[in-house]
Amino acid sequence: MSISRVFEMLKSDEKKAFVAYITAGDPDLNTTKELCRTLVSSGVDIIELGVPFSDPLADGPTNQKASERALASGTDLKSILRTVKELRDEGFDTPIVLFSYLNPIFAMGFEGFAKACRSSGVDGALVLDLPPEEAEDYIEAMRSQELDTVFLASPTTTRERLELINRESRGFVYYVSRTGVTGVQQDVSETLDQEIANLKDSIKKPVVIGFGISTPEQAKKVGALGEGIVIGSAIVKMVENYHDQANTIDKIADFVKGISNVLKS
Ligand SMILES: O=P(O)(O)OC[C@@H](O)[C@@H](O)c1c[nH]c2ccccc12
Repeated sequence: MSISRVFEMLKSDEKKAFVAYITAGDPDLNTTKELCRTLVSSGVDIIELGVPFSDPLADGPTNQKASERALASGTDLKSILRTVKELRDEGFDTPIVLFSYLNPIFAMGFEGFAKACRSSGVDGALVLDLPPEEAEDYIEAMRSQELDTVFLASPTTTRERLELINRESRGFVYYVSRTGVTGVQQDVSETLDQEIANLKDSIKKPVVIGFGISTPEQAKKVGALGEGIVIGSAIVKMVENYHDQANTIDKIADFVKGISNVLKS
């Protein structure tokens, strides 16, 4: 199913999207497949699959450690694309967006990357350190394979940039609700309502909001403001225990169901 179809369906049911982030290959790619199935059967609508990178500047400690574990198991962009293909071959239909720093994609070449995404069943990508101003060649390659290009907006994004982000984004726009790095936080920003109201003057595509969400209460509050929410670190933190705890998968399933309930009620 396409990303835009997911948002259409949720909109007509007055429900919000649950986007979940995990790092591909953490702790190995077989587990990534198992996690993808668990996330979806527990209520996740879109999967963000992180491409591990040695120098993940925008990521907090939890996601950084996940990247290290994934790299230690030999994960790279090619093996991630193969894994997505395997999921597709078994009938896994949920949209998958690759989250990557520019380096591994640039190394493959934009055209090669876009073609490989298309043939493996990836729906789109967010290149974390490629702002839309510098993304012309990337965007062209992605468009030619009918892949979605997701871009980030943040509290400090100017109006002019928001217009560009709105124009060049496909699928959705990702609003990071605070500056800094990824990671769980205590409270939702008090100014978030107003920020999203301003954002919506420029952004006419679905907006998903992430950074710091880890409880159903936060998910409900933030979910009400946009078209969906993203949870990363809170899930990745549970994946940390994968090898040491027999019931990690069940714990993740319970957590995800608890969040999904408030977005779908
Ligand atoms: O971890 P959090 O605070 O729940 O936020 C989601 C985040 O992890 C995920 O979307 C993400 C992973 N790496 C990123 C880098 C930049 C922006 C976002 C991300």
